[in-house]
Amino acid sequence: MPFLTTFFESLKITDVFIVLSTIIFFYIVHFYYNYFTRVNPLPGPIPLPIFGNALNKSGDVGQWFQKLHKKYGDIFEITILGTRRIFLCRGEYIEKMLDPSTNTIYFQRFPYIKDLDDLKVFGTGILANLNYNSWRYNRTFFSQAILTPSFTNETLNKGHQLFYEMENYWKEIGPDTPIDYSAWMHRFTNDMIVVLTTGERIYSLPSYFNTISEKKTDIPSAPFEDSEEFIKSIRMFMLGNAFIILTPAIIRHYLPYFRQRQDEVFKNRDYLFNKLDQIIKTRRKEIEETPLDVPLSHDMLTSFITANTPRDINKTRKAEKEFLRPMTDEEIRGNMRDAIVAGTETTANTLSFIAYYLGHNPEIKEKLLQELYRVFGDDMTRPVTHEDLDKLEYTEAVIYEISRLSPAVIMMVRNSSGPGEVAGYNWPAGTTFHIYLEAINKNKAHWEDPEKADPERFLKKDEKRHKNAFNMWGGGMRICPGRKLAMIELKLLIALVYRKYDVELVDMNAPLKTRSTIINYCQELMVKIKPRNLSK
Ligand code: HEM
Repeated sequence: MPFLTTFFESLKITDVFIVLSTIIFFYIVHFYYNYFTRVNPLPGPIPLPIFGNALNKSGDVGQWFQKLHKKYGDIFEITILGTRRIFLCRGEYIEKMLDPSTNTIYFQRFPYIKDLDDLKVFGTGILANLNYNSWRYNRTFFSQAILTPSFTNETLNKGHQLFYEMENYWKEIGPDTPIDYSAWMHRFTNDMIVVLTTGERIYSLPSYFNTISEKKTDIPSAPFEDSEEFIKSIRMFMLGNAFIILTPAIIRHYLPYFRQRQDEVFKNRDYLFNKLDQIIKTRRKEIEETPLDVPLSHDMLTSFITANTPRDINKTRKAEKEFLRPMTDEEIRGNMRDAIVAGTETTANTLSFIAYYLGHNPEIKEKLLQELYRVFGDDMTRPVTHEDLDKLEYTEAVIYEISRLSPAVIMMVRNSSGPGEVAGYNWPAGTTFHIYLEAINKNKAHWEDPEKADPERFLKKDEKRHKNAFNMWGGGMRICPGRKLAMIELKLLIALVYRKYDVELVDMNAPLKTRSTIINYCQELMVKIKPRNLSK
């Protein structure tokens, strides 16, 4: 193309500058024309082209959202990654999104993002699966695996075993040495969810003990490095997803620092997937080699591998034809990944927040201890049964109340697949809504004295409040499938710890140290764990 070559050669640097400036000028005019003529304009900070409101954020995302809610009210908007996001902060606004009907237009969590598809987040597993049929298939087997009595019994068994192990480490450290309760809760829930999901033990508890104590456990060191890598990769997978959702593609692809971070996210995906694939392969072989008259274990992985095969460990069978096929390794990997990702931080942070609030609310702690005494008497060591857990009504109310004040999941996202009315406005298909749980949970329209910790709210039978004033587990088709498991884990650990120990906060004046994305992470909670004399 000699003509084009001559044309470009004849261009001066000032010409290039003028052309670029004109393009940028028109882009900005176009951007703000769209912004100021958008449907249903809502209050919110004015976005910048490309960055949207990302640069408005100062400090922690969760604190930024709280400030926005305070400033703009119960419905406001921001723009991130070119996507307009509508924040809903009242129970009335979210009713349609939590409707369990299969005709809902609020099935999807996120709009399609190519890089998340490449990360195999969409189309596999449950959490971010955009494909309804694939999600339904996976969710059916996920729920089947997690809800059987043998699985819930296994949850109690493993919970006890891991608690006794953790308790021994605490004894080694001693009652007068401060420990980071939040780090221990993360290790506990990590070991717990991995063993329940895969049937394999990772050693994050002993590995953590070895890093903070001069004494060492006598388990050989090899699995520790492996465990640490595995834990890091799960966390990185979650943070990597958030990075991709929140950073514009043009920046991720072309700015070297961001490009490198994106490459690391993909490298981590390969590590995590290889690791899970190896675990699946090994278990398939073990199952093949197990004689027919020897029972198989009741972890999720065995349930997934045997589903719809002659060795199916689940008695229930779905009648629908499309469910009557075994799961592929890729499907199993997606489900295991989601169980581990969704089941670790949520439970660990809830346990940490409970310890913080109990430390600051002695009258609530006293009532909780009285309930434990009613159920266990002076016996601080007997195993906790399902019947005991059913009796722990006040403990359950404490879990709800503290999750209301400090939820582990601060918001849920829905992307509409059709036009619909929300909060009195008609919205086009493809609108992204953020159900801002943290704001709803403390909205004065729903709660009297919302900042006050008062578990009795969840015990009063005649308490009249909006049905969506509190949603610990979300709702509708996407409601948390791990809620029963989580509740067993939470109540069990509270009972095991508090019936025997005092969890003393080291610094009563220290604020709760958190950092938020969609999840609210407890970053540190320094406590001393002291044996308690239980005589009431
Ligand atoms: C305290 C602990 C937990 C809390 C507070 C929690 C909360 C939630 C919330 C709010 C959602 C979103 C629901 C929605 O969008 O409507 C969710 C989804 C989910 N949770 Fe949990 N969860 C917890 C523990 C667990 C555990 C232990 C597991 C698994 C073993 C789990 C697995 C999942 C999965 C797979 C989803 C996605 C469901 C779907 O998209 O269909 N969660 N959880």
